[in-house]
Amino acid sequence: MSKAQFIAGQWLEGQGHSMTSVDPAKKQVIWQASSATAEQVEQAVKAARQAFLPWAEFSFDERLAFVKRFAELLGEHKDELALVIARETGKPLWETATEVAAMIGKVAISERAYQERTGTVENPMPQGRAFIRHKPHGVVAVFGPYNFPGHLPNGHIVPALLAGNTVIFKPSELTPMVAQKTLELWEKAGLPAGVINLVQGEVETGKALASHPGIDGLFFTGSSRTGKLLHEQFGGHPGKILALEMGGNNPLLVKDVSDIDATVHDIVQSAFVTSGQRCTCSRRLFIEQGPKGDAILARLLDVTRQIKVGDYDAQPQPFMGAMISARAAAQMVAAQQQLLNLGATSLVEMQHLDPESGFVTPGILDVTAIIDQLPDEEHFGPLLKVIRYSDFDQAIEQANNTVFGLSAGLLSDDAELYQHFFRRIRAGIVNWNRPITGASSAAPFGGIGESGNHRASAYYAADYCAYPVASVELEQSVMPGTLNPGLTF
Ligand SMILES: NC(=O)c1ccc[n+]([C@@H]2O[C@H](COP(=O)([O-])OP(=O)(O)OC[C@H]3O[C@@H](n4cnc5c(N)ncnc54)[C@H](O)[C@@H]3O)[C@@H](O)[C@H]2O)c1
Ligand SMILES: O=CCC[C@H](NC(=O)CCC(=O)O)C(=O)O
Repeated sequence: MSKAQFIAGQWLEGQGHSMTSVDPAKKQVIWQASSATAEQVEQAVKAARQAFLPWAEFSFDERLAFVKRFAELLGEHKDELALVIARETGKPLWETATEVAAMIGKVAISERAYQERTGTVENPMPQGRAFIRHKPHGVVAVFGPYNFPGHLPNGHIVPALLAGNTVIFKPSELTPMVAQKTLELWEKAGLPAGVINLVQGEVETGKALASHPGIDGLFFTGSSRTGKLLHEQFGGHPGKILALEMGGNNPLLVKDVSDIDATVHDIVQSAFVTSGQRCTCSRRLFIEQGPKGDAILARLLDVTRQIKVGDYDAQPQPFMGAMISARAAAQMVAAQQQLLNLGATSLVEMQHLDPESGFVTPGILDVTAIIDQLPDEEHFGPLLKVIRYSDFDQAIEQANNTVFGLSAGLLSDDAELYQHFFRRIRAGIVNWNRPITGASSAAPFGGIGESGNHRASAYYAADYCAYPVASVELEQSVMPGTLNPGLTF
């Protein structure tokens, strides 16, 4: 049993029920501990509250020094952490190494974003000086998803700490070991007790934290279903900041391309990287009817059938590892069956390679015939739905026919067509001749509709980690040269 809760600088055993984490590739239990109870969440909120003022009163440079030390430690432990992420998620090591690199890169980017977006600005005035400054909210909760258990929570935690907030981190119950390893590095970096706290558990732990009156904000990355619940819960609390980064039903359109292999590469990278478990993954692919479209589709099917799926530590490395769990894999196969029952045509069948593991092969369905009945759902796995179109504007309309709006892309050699597409498509990330996954941490990251709540993350995370304070200041009061009418001194 692991002491998996980190509260007020101490590692504690959870007082709740037992939790396990299973390696979805090797089918072994790799971590066991007990969850945090509502009382332990309460202790974490108290610890974060106590730590808040001293932490906020450190200078920015003092806080930055702790965060830079954390980045150094990530560098020193990068292989170890990449392996922990791989074991817990099933993602291949080549990919988890990039996740750790993104965690390290986040520190310098967040430092720049803090200065640029929420630093101090001074404006001259006839009498005195006007300042725009930013202050931390206080105690913030960070909720993380399982697909990037290191990088995505880190994208909230680093800017939150730099801005002077204290943090209570509730990771996904599917990736507790990654959270524990990450917190061990924060502890090693010497953060004062209570500045960062970890509460591990399932939905009850999440609910206890999200509904706790002592938090000033919640930064969430996860499914739209959970995000909407949190949004309802935060209704009536206008003073609490809620940042929601949620799912998508992301379209990718193809028209007039000359390099078929390059196009197919961008499609595969958009649809199947991380076994389709990225919020930005393309779920719907629009290909023109006719011989040009046929040639692209044929090559896509050919390449997809050859995609290597395998163990995270296999040599040579596979493109796709296991999905997060056998359950998630079975759900994807069930989703494929549901679409087939509606009348979709299977082009490449997704197969669950072993019902006890998370391994599935990538699948492609032609859903053109059922476009009007297509469920507007995020199928969070390697299942791509192809729609053949004859009119480009109609294809854009169909692409926009979703409650989500995270990422979208056009693969085309026609620059004017891209301008046309850009003006009409509705999404927070719009790419041209690049995969729609792999968003940069140096850009804002977020979606519209049910993909987010207009509090973009990554480079703009600084914005939701602090609130602006406008001040007009003068060393002492002075009498104005002219008085307003009706005043006598
Ligand atoms: N837009 C983005 O930046 C982004 C990035 C990664 C993943 N995602 C999305 O995340 C999803 C996959 O991640 P997931 O399955 O871990 O998400 P999830 O919504 O199931 O869980 C996210 C977090 O919320 C907690 N939680 C779940 N139910 C809760 C409740 N009722 N109250 C309080 N907390 C609760 C979980 O324990 C976890 O920590 C996909 O939909 C994906 O698109 C979005
Ligand atoms: O699964 C969702 C995130 C996918 C990932 N996005 C980012 O890494 C955004 C950048 C950041 O948060 O720093 C992607 O687009 O692949």
